[in-house]
Amino acid sequence: MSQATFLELEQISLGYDSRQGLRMVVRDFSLQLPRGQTACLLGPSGCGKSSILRAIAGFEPLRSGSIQLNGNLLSRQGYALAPERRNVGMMFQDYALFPHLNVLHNIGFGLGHLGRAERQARSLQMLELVGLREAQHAWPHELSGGQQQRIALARALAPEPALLLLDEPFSNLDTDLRERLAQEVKDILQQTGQTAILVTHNHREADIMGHRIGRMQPGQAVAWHDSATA
Ligand SMILES: Nc1ncnc2c1ncn2[C@@H]1O[C@H](COP(=O)(O)OP(=O)(O)OP(=O)(O)O)[C@@H](O)[C@H]1O
Repeated sequence: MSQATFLELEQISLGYDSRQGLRMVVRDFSLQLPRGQTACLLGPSGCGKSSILRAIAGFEPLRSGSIQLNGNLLSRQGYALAPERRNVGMMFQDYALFPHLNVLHNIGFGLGHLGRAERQARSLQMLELVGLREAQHAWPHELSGGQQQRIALARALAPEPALLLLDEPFSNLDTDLRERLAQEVKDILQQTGQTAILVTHNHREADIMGHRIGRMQPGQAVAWHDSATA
């Protein structure tokens, strides 16, 4: 039975202007993802994975095609909804926590629309979710790499984004930890019903986290298949 599509990328193409003219890096890329599922994009360096995430976040214009999320048009050629209006969260490989804010304030950073008490309650709830409640007053530099990535995840999830983009979030961690963390993050996304896209070079990570896995090769159409494990 086919489930309703929540995120739809329909034949998107992306390119960069260079001195030689427009250089296309992604051609006719499509994805349909139901709510609550994770799609993993696997492929060699330079095939355009991060460019696709940036286009979904609203930082790259589409040369053709369209992006829709929950029935709303985010982008098509000549139109792009502003990034802050997309309800899309992001998490990257460099932990990107604010060094001058403690853990609780890092998580609450994107919750400026809430009152102080609500912001604190929501931040604590997120800390609980990632299993680090005891670290609420710590500074980022006092935490391990894995802990910092858990906090980055808590921060990305706190505003309840419709879609979470994960760009190689485990690649600075050693092999053991990255697989454990991938499993943990998958459980958290499942628990919260979060829809997500993960970009990775790592097949194990994709197998652990992806409901759908897309293999990309430069110049070739993406090959999607459903994961046997997720
Ligand atoms: N701002 C930019 N201006 C010009 N070219 C760019 C820009 N960003 C990316 N590119 C080029 O687009 C291509 C795709 O880059 P992208 O970062 O999307 O690939 P990727 O698959 O995510 O690679 P990696 O796995 O190394 O992160 C590369 O050839 C890159 O050099």
